[in-house]
Amino acid sequence: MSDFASDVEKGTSHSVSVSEILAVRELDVDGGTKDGRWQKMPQKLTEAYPYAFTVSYVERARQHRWRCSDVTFHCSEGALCQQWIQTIREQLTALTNRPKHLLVYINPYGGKQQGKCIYEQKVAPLFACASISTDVIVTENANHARDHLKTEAELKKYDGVVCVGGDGMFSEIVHGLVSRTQRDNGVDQNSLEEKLVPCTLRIGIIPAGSTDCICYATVGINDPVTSALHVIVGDSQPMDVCSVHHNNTFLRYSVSLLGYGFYGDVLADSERKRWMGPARYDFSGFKTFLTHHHYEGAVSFLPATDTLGTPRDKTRCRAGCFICQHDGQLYSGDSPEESKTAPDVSDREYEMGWGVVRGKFLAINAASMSCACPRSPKGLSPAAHLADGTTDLILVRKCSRFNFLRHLLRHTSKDDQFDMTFVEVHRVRRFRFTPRHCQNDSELDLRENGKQLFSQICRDHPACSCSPAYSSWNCDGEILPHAAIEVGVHCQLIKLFARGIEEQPLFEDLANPPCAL
Ligand SMILES: Nc1ncnc2c1ncn2[C@@H]1O[C@H](COP(=O)(O)OP(=O)(O)OP(=O)(O)O)[C@@H](O)[C@H]1O
Repeated sequence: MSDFASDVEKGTSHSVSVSEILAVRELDVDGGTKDGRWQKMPQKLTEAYPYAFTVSYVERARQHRWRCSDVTFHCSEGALCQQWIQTIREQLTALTNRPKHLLVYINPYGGKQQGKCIYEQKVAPLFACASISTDVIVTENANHARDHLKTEAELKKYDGVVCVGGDGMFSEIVHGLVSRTQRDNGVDQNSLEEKLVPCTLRIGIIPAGSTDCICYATVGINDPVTSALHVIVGDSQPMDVCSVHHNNTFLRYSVSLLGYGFYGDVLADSERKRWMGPARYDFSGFKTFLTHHHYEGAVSFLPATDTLGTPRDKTRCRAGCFICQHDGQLYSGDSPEESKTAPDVSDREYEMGWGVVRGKFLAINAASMSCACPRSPKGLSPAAHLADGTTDLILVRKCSRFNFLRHLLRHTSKDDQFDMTFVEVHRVRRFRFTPRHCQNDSELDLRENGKQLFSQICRDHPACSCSPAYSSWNCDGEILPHAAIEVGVHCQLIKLFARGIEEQPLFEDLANPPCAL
């Protein structure tokens, strides 16, 4: 390197893996790059080293944030400079996991309605710098992206699909892509017995929504630049998807939370109060807590007896998670019938390997990932995995308001929220719920007759101790039209342009490390 000088201090060094280099650009002697960007260079330096090139690379900042940094190398010989540029370009071309052509959907109305602006100002320039070409569709209505993916999109042209929006937009992309993949492969989504075909295209999420839970769970932060850089370097994070069925009919896919009782009631109530804006979640949460309704029914579940982890583990699912890698490779082909050994839980009924719990519940939650977010840093199930083919089924039985409050508060403290007599948690591959008053398919009819009015009055009165017969299922923020459902987990059905949450280095202060090749 004696013929080179980098524009960083002498005597310090920093190495960058080729996999985290975004691009290399040649610099004109007068300081302009061939792509039109300008850089100021000291005159003395340009005289001694008239040739130069700039390398753009990923730099880690605080709290899982990634930034694009540039370092310029100056050279005394033109041929040598060209050789470096050529070699780096060859190395980048050899990285076959990087996307070259992407299909981008922008929801202009998600979150603070900044989707278009975020994409144009923060993401598009990075994609251009990394020579990624894009076809961009700004959605015109809800389900535009889902329906386009399901039918019209020429998927063969692309290396991935990117959505600019929130969790609802991501859900649209998942539904469109998974449904299209099953249709193209002749798989019937209605049958829980069918093994779904994994999607080949990876999905990128540029966060521009209100909550961005999926970004928090897969990247560790909701930052558009960080997410764009994960797309550019071609990261790949497999993710499980649950399919939700009612009476052998497919209803929806879920990747994060399925919640009946408390979380279903909060969502149903908050939907009626959209006019309140984001404050409606706090309002409805408080109101639902006060109403303290419980729901009777039976939960049957197929325990995941062949996985390494449990919901009470202290370890967390992080980048390169051993458990996700292990399960993905060894067990993804298992049919539920292959894991029929009952776990060591003595007070459960077991029928054909299925556990059955009957009773009155304040909440029935299935967390397919930790569901951690700034409001609940540990999440509903802190040790849940992104891609181990299971979901954590959390049953909160009827208890006093005080005890339920203790349980809810533990989501924000270090204490174990499952260590309470009225809470049980099971890692499962499949489960079903049958409400007590609905052994057949009549719960919707019940909702539509006079009882609906009665139950609505009860719902709206915190003082009423009479619980309505039914709650609603909150499926990743959408209300399901049925209470009786059956759910199966499909191991690693989709892949994201992400790598899971990286462990933070001990010395987090990585601000502006000097860089040299
Ligand atoms: N052009 C559009 N007009 C109206 N609604 C749209 C449009 N495009 C997408 N949607 C719908 O808007 C809903 C919400 O969008 P999105 O998830 O992007 O933002 P959000 O709800 O604010 O964020 P989060 O889901 O993270 O809370 C989605 O369910 C999606 O189906």
